Amino acid sequence: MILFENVTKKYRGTAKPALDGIDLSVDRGEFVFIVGASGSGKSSCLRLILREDQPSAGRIHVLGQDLSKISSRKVPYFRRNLGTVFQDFRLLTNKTVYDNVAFSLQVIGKSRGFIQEAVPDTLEMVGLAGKSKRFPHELSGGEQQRVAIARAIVNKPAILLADEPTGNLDPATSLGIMQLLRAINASGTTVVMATHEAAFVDIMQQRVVELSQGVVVRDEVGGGYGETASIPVADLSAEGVQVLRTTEAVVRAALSPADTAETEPAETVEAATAAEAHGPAASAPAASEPAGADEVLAALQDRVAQIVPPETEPQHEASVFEEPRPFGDEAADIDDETVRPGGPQDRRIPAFLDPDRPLDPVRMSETGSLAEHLGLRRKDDDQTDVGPVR
Ligand SMILES: Nc1ncnc2c1ncn2[C@@H]1O[C@H](COP(=O)(O)OP(=O)(O)OP(=O)(O)O)[C@@H](O)[C@H]1O
Repeated sequence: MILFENVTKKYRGTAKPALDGIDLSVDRGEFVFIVGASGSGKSSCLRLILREDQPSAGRIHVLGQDLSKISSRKVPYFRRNLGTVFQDFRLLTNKTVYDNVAFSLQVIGKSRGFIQEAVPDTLEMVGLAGKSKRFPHELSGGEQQRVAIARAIVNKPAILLADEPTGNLDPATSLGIMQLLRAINASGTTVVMATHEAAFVDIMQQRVVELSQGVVVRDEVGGGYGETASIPVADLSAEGVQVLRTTEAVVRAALSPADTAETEPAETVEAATAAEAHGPAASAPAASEPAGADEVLAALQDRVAQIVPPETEPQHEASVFEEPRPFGDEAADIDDETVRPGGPQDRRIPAFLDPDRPLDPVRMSETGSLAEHLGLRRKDDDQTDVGPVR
């Protein structure tokens, strides 16, 4: 689905390449974390997948397409198969929640009927059903990121690229976003996420690709955040440890790997948080906790101490709102040839957009039944997803 062959990216005026001979292959349906210290090349990697940039050497194939062979004119069509989420949300500040999500469908020529069904159902899926008329500045940071995610998935992309999606959010809000990304992945979407969030990487036990100075130094299934990528360890106060214990219980309940979830059904964040209301003992890790808990605890300690001073309130509001990057010249492509019989606009409304289907995507992702229920498992070949790209 994504293939890097000996890819090097050297920016003009720089001495060292940002990416130096990268080989990487991501299969359909994978959830891949890209980790590494600042400047290791994570964002460069995502930009190349998105064809925002071109490699200096090597080849990149995405969805069966050699990206070097896609003309600039066709890049916007190619990108319709990719959803993108960024640290800074990039919402349209002068549009409502509904219009932000609808806009991404309007620019690719979706019918009004499709938009009227797809947008509310997608907003419901991301937990924003009641906030469609709000403007971005009337939402918390986590809610804004949910809008950005809704916008990214409303057209059912094959791949979701997320560049530090929780970077501006407090840990509890970040957890909700991670649950959502996990549910989206369970529905069949390949997720590639660049992150510094050591705790989530450790607990989710997905594939981890670690970059160091533009080189892949680790590619591990079920890996943790790792040493090279780690942030410095900070001293923890007693209060900080308490915050940590609370957070660990919530994070573990919400993001523990699927095999754990089968024997021990995962709680939603709300349920876990409610349990904590009964006191620290209720939320403390169980005696039968799996091996490796100490490491997870240590990772959380580092993270929490870094980003949650115990005496401060969690920050929900982002301070900077940016206009999103233009979607190439998509606005000019409303009448493009993708609007054709049998094309994307003729697809039935996906099952997950059926308003009569109440579901809890997070819980269902834990049991593995989500994709089935949503009817979203992709059976078609990668290459058939690409539409008109030639
Ligand atoms: N447009 C650019 N022009 C010149 N150099 C760049 C450009 N973009 C990135 N770089 C350099 O390429 C290297 C990799 O940057 P990149 O943004 O990919 O790293 P990153 O791992 O995403 O970092 P961070 O975690 O801080 O976001 C860095 O040395 C950076 O300074």
